[in-house]
Amino acid sequence: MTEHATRSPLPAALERLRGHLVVSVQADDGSPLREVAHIVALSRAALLGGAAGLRLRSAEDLQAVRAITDLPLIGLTKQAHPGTDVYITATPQEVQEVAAAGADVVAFDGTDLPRPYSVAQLAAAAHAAGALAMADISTLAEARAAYEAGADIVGTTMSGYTPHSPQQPGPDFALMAALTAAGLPFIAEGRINSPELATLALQTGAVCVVVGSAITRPDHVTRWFASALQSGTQDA
Ligand SMILES: CC(=O)N[C@H](C=O)[C@@H](O)[C@H](O)[C@H](O)COP(=O)(O)O
Repeated sequence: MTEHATRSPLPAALERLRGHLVVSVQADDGSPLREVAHIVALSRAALLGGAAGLRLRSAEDLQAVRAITDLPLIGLTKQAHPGTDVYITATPQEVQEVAAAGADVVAFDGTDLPRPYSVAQLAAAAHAAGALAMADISTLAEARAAYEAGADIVGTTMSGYTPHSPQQPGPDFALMAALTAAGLPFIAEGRINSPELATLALQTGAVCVVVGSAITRPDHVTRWFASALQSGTQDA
């Protein structure tokens, strides 16, 4: 157990999420839902359904959704930067923009990928802007390093999306178990595509569970069904 594991209780905005569902409301570039009005409508639907918080991907979206709820918002940017594969809130300026737009928690890349700014710099930028710092990691070692660097919480978000993490169709339950064993508070996130998987993720010891695609990306969900029928036809 590290000294960070004893940081308790969690900051208030994270305590409010304990045991609950956070819905990630993000539309990818090119999606017919990539307009602020659609993001607000999807957010309203998630809140009606019982989401305890939301995860949103731009200052514009955050500002619009902040106007309709006081629940905790996790904010990020998604932007390509030359010379790095890091795309989730890669710079202190982006951290600042996300916090200023109303995020209680700023999520940023917390992986070992070559990066323009360190995790420590991004966490410090979040704190300077009055927000909490969430490091999106892909391994236990990255989680430990992110806590050392000042993150308030880590998320399993990036497991499966770095070359050095396991590539698998489902959630990374092994990573979740390892984080719990190490005493590191974490948010379970990534490919949690059913209520059963969400329940299992919480049971590993997660503070809360983030679900995105299965709730807010109907194009992805449609593809899951269409592909299943297609393979069924081929198998027949
Ligand atoms: C890897 C990456 O860029 N993840 C992004 C992080 O914000 C989102 O595209 C995901 O939708 C989110 O993590 C929730 O995951 P899922 O959609 O699988 O429930």
